[in-house]
Amino acid sequence: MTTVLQHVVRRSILRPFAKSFSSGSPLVDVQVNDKTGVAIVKMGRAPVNGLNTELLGALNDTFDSLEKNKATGMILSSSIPNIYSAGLDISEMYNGTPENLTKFWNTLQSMWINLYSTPLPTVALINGNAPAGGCLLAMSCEYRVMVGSKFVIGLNETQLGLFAPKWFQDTMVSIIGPRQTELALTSGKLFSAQEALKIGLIDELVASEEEALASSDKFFGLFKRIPGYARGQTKNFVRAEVLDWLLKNREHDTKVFLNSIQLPHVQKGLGLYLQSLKKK
Ligand SMILES: CCCCC/C=C\CCC/C=C/CC(=O)SCCNC(=O)CCNC(=O)[C@H](O)C(C)(C)COP(=O)(O)OP(=O)(O)OC[C@H]1O[C@@H](n2cnc3c(N)ncnc32)[C@H](O)[C@@H]1OP(=O)(O)O
Repeated sequence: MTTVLQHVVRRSILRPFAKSFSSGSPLVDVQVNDKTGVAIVKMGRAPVNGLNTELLGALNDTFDSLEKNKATGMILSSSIPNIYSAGLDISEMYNGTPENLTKFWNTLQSMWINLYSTPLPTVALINGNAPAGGCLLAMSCEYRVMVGSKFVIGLNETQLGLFAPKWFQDTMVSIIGPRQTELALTSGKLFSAQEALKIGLIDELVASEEEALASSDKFFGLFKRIPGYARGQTKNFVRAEVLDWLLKNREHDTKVFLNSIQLPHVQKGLGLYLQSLKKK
């Protein structure tokens, strides 16, 4: 039997995400809670939320609009069952022209800078697998809640013959420390939900999206009495070192990406990996 309290809690979690807010893209759905001002942003690029230039651009525009429209917080999630994001769309990196590769990388950099530095409180509601770029999205939020214990998360780039760029690595270091990051990245480890919880890569593991929304509410509740400016500046200072590296080294980072990704053996490896995914 449902108690009155359970009913009230359930209603308060489910009902308020009613007001839709156009992201301007069919790939990103945004619902704003008209009572709290918290936005739930859901990626919806079938089949696996591969982060291509279009999705990255749409996310970037969404983050900008939410800030401009004074949202009070953001939950970043997915509308695709069992997938948070499969990471960077490998077909964008395979056989791309230098112009397209540059545009792709610059859009990724801008999206990350915006997400990582937003003054909004951010929660990753990880309702599916989150390898590589998917893990980066989640790590760039302030709080991570995974729904269900069957998913994996991590930076597996070395398994593809790639390496995670310095700012991906630094983002992970800031969460689980250099020792665990080195172990994880050199082996391309994808953590199970339990392992991720144990190591602190996720903050909570819950059984349902309802519970994840309740956890998010609780997280946002921490800032109810904290002036936004003080909160935002504090977040800035904590994140400054990781962020400043990319801000100061964007061109260099783009050159490293372009030079490395176009190497014949790297392209060959990407082609084989894509084929292996398609054969499954
Ligand atoms: C010398 C070194 C040079 C280094 C250069 C410097 C920097 C380079 C930047 C490096 C950074 C990379 C970060 C990344 O994000 S790379 C992407 C890594 N991602 C993965 O490894 C995930 C791969 N995907 C999966 O593991 C699974 O798809 C899944 C996410 C667990 C979902 O599984 P499932 O539901 O079973 O779906 P399928 O596997 O059947 O996939 C459906 C469909 O989607 C295609 N696909 C999957 N992932 C990707 C992807 N990342 N990009 C593009 N396409 C993808 C898959 O091929 C299927 O396609 P078809 O429907 O056509 O068969």
